[in-house]
Amino acid sequence: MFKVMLMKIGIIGCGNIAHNIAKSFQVQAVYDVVMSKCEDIDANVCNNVDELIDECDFIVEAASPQAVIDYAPKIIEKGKDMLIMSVGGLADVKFREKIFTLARKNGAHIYLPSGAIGGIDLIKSAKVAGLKKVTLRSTKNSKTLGYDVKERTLVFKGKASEAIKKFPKSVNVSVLLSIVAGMDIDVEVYADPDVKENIHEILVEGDFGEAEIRVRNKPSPQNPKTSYLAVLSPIYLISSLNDVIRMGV
Ligand SMILES: NC(=O)C1=CN([C@@H]2O[C@H](COP(=O)(O)OP(=O)(O)OC[C@H]3O[C@@H](n4cnc5c(N)ncnc54)[C@H](O)[C@@H]3O)[C@@H](O)[C@H]2O)C=CC1
Ligand SMILES: O=C([O-])CC(=O)C(=O)O
Repeated sequence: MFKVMLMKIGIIGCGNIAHNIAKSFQVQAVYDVVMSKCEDIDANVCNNVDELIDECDFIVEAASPQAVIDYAPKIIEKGKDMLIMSVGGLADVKFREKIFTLARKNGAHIYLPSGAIGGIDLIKSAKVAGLKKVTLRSTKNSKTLGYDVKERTLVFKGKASEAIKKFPKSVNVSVLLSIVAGMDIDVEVYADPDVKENIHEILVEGDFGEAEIRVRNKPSPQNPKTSYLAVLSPIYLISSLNDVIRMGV
């Protein structure tokens, strides 16, 4: 357990990520559409999101892209800080701009963790000189993705804004990359019956040169769709909120 922070943390969605965050931090309140999912977390169980917003000042979304669409406006309108795991909920540019504008107006902070990937720092620096192309190539076990295939198969090729509609629980990282890069990035999704890991390859081209970042993630034991790194990322982010020293960009 990290040292108790002064802020009151609330979590929306009491699955894999939430349970791991609750092992690391004192949590004030939780909410899940399936109330029984909250039972073994030591926190007040709310009947709805409004109760949770009133009780907490730092709200973690660990539910689904739709939950971001449904709840983010009222969280940000109340000036509460929000950590968003389901970044795919921000795929629509108009909605995203609305949320970011609300945050600026109401003094709320929005945190989008690196989740299951690396290289966000590199893309931010590279963007200063100009980016030409960013591609995400994701490979997951075919059963995890819902496919019955005999060999590695390309099941999606297109833009991130379309990929997230097809795989709302599997390519949130593509929308994060799009937001950071400032372009609707190219995405390829492969279903592979022989692979156990969630593999993300990020290819970046720009005036800085070229980068290839390959992350071979272990799935989280409680939810193979979600990489273990995506569980660790928000835990690190929350633990570093009050840091005085910044490392990386
Ligand atoms: N940014 C990233 O790198 C990653 C993001 N994610 C996102 O994080 C989410 C959570 O991941 P896990 O904890 O592994 O999933 P999980 O499936 O273990 O838990 C999700 C929980 O949210 C609840 N839920 C769903 N919709 C809800 C709603 N509208 N309101 C309240 N509760 C709701 C479900 O009942 C479930 O208990 C994923 O669905 C995905 O959207 C997941 C992996 C990586
Ligand atoms: O955990 C992962 O490998 C990535 C993921 O599910 C997502 O971005 O939605």
